[in-house]
Amino acid sequence: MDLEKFKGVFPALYACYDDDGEVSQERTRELCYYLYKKGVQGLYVGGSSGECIYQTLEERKLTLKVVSEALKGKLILIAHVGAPSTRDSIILAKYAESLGYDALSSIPPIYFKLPENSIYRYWTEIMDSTELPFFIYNIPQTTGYNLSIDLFKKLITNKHVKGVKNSSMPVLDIERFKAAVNEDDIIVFNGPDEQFVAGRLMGADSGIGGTYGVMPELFLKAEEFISTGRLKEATIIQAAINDIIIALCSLNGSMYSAIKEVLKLNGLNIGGVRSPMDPISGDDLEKVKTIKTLIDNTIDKYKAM
Ligand SMILES: CC(=O)N[C@@H]([C@@H](O)[C@H](O)[C@H](O)CO)[C@@H](O)CC(=O)C(=O)O
Repeated sequence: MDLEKFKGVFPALYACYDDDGEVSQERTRELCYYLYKKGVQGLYVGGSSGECIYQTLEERKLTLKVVSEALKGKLILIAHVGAPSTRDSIILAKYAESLGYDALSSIPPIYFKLPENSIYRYWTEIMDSTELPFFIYNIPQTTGYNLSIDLFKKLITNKHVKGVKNSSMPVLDIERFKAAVNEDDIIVFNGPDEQFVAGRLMGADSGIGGTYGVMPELFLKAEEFISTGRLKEATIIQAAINDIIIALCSLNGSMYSAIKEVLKLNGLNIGGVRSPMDPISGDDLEKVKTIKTLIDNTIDKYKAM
């Protein structure tokens, strides 16, 4: 299978709501076109940034449908289908396949701390339910399970597994997943945006990230610096990106509330976040303006480089 199409910058799509907090088809489409015009390679739909954990099956299906109608054939689309039960994950996987998604991905089982044999069976049953390639989503800080090399080696023998979306913090994990197989046979996506450059240098082929959507220009530029060997510039732009991420995470509310407020200031209203995540309020709304200015100035600074 040609894995080239999975290389590049893949924003994790944000959940888009109307003013009543319901999933908005119109706003989802607007966000899709906004990111498409920025020149990203693809989208990761319905993951953490898609607030999958706060949405019903029907809402998640609706988002999958709207995104594929807007961008199928234009961008590479990866559907995150992980859900609390294997049954629901398979429903989403089959639905994504019917919509023409390019690949699937899933977190491990959540809530109960299950043994690796159950985690193996969960992922295997999802990936065997369709003909699509599958990327394991390793995000121990939210799921409590860190993909072991042993389980990875077992999973990779399944023809559907084409790599890992790795959001664990040690970049060493990226190198270890690559070293466990023939490195050209899999794609590893870097997950922590604060380490995009480090992840790429340790062997990640691509990136999927929750902050790409609010500053795609900067991640595309970082990718350009890496792929053209301009490593000094790559580390400098990573530091500038990190200043922005730290600012986005410093407000009372969630990082996603802050991102959505910045996008609003950019003229793109995709609504708020779902409770229990808090909206941005009070003095923090002023701080969002400062963050927007920081993002704009950083984009301007690196545009011409
Ligand atoms: C723990 C976490 O949420 N990690 C994010 C990062 O992109 C993260 O938002 C970023 O590094 C800022 O901390 C992604 O890996 C999540 C992601 O891609 C998704 O939305 O599925």
